[in-house]
Amino acid sequence: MSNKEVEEKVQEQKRIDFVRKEIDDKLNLMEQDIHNIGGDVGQLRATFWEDVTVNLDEPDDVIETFTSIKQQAELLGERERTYGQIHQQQKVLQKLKDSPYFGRIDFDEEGEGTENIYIGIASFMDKKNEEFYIYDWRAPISSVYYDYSPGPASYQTPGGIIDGELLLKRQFIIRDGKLISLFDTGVTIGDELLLEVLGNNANSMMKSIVATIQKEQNQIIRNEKSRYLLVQGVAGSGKTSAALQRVAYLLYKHRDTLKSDNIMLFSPNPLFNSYVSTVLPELGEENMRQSTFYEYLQSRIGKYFLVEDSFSQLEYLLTETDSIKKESRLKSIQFKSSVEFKKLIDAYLDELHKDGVVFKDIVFRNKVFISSEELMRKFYEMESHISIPNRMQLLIEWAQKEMKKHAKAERKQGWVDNEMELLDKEEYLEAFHAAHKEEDFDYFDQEEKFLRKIIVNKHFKSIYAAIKKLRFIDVSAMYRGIFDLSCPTQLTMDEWSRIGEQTILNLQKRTLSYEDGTPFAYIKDKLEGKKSTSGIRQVFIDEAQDYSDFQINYLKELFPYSKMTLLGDINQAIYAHQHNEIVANGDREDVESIVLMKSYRSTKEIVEFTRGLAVNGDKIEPFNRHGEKPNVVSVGDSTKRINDLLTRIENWKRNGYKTIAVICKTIKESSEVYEMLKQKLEVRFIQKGTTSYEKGISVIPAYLAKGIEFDGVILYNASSYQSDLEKELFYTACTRAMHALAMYIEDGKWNPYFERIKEDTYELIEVR
Ligand SMILES: Nc1ncnc2c1ncn2[C@@H]1O[C@H](COP(=O)(O)OP(=O)(O)OP(=O)(O)O)[C@@H](O)[C@H]1O
Repeated sequence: MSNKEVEEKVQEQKRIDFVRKEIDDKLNLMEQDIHNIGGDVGQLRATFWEDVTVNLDEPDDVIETFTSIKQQAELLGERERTYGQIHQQQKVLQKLKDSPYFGRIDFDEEGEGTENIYIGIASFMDKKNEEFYIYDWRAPISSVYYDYSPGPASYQTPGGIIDGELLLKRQFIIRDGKLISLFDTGVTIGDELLLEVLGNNANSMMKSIVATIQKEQNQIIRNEKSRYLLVQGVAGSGKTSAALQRVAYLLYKHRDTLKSDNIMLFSPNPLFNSYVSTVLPELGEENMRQSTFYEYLQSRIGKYFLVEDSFSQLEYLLTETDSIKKESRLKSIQFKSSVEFKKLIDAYLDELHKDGVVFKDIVFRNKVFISSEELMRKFYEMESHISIPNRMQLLIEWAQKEMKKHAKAERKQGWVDNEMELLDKEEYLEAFHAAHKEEDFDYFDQEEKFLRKIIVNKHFKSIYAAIKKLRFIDVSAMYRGIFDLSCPTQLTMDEWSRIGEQTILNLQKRTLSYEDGTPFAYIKDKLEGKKSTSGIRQVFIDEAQDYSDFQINYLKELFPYSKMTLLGDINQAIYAHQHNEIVANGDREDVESIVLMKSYRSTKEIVEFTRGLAVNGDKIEPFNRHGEKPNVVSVGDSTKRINDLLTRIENWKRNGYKTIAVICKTIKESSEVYEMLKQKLEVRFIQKGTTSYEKGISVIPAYLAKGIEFDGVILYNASSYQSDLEKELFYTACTRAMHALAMYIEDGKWNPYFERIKEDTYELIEVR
């Protein structure tokens, strides 16, 4: 290190010490505030009822009481919110104290002179709120740090573009207030720093990339032009990372109007939720809402039908040996996932305005109280211009009134006599008090009257609830009805009738296959009225290539006022339906597309190996980080394979690898391998219900490894991937590896994709 560099380091450390001291002062002040507010909150809670006037004698008193409680609750709420905010700020300051900033730019603004801008995860100002000691990475000026190398530079502010010259771009690694290293960077954001970050071993949690965001990723993070932002990025190009940074950016930019609760991320599997869960808190933000599409679908369809999940659908296709059955299911999946099927349903729904809605009888104790015909008659008596969901609401009101009449009549029935004997003490007491309130002195009669009412009401409660939830609509019958329509042009008569038969069989068993889930939910929504997912303004869809056209269109209708960010990689499309229209051709006018070709996850050697499997693979740019060539191990039998695998894992562990995955093709294979390995090693079995990802050795089916990464990856049997459908699965599995990749093939049994992989990109090892 030169003298100048040493001097620079000393100066920077001095500034760090100074800023830390300021942070400490601020934290001390906050401590005092939090103490005071905490005291207020405690006091308000303790004396809540003393400070409100409760008087329920007269209607005016009730109103006064209500107002008094409301005021007191608002005061308490406001204090609690302030308390929460200060607490949150404290957490952010604690993080800043540990590592106040990661970057510095010296920006010479035209006509304004040079300013030294230090960039960290949040802003921090001097005591008078005049000078920024630290700029938030999301502030307009911070984009210069991500977008430019030294030279002319500009950035966008709400008031227009600011031009100037970037004189210096510096990066820091600061831990616990100590400056560990400092790099002055050139063309891209510190290849050196990036190399260091990427070379680390995988954690069980995704990391924030805030200090090393690349220019093209920054475009994704700050883009707000179009309603749909489509990111097509190769494996490991930072799609998920950029998406999470984007969430943090949007929360900052629209902090007065957008909260984490207004953002929804659709993730590929339950494991992924926990994998990404620490990124936003690391940046001082709260996590957005998260769900898999399947979970979302099931919540909309309700418990009445069991929907097959996407993984079971895939498992079926991977394991079915009867080719006729498999072919027929494939046809069904492809048709039911298409826009054509949605159009067919829309036409069918249109017809329902005039005729064809099917209802269920409203029944109690095997007696039909309101028949399906009556419901239908009432429904079609309403003006035809009223929408179907509005007519359903009117039908609820009517049906509830009718049921109230029936309830009254029911009180005289014999079954009520029997139930009276079984009433418990409280119910008797309730009836007793109610009877004694009446002016009538025939208490005994009154008591019995009330008891009967109580009993009937108790039983009818669930009927009223079911009516309110529109359980009297026979969605299943109407879904079935679609398959009575004439054969769509895309299918043969034979195919159409086979699809219909299978669907009806499932409906009878109250199950829906995955491909039926979306159309079924769509019809249900159209009949019942959309239960809008309240307040969602930004939707993120990760692994968007795995969504069918129908699903994407359904999501667009579900979130009509939201912007959407879709992140996908067509090379990892593992499901059987065709690519959705947005991902397949993002060149529509309301779609802005960004393509990421640089891969950061894997070593150069691994990218060289996998690029042959990808469309336009020759265009993938690996990051210049090196490791061993992938090992392809040809084994004679399974004992040899297990022995080699154990040695390999041992070596990797010795190398310091913290996360190692043995990836299998199916769940059955995974389970067998897990049973074998658990005798010899500490190993985890990741299944579709697994919700957390931990360090160590995991056995996992390929489709569940989507979106996550491991230091080392072993494909247990690369020979088993054979069909066209399985190529993407094979590619997905291989691209999970950060530092090392190995795979076994059964003695000379290559899979067909090796024809595309260059021989000099892997090392072939024979184990006999
Ligand atoms: N700018 C960056 N700085 C540091 N690390 C990065 C950067 N971009 C990506 N990475 C790292 O590269 C790896 C892959 O990133 P990520 O999972 O976001 O990619 P992806 O495109 O979603 O991958 P895939 O589609 O294959 O699941 C992660 O370890 C991430 O931390």
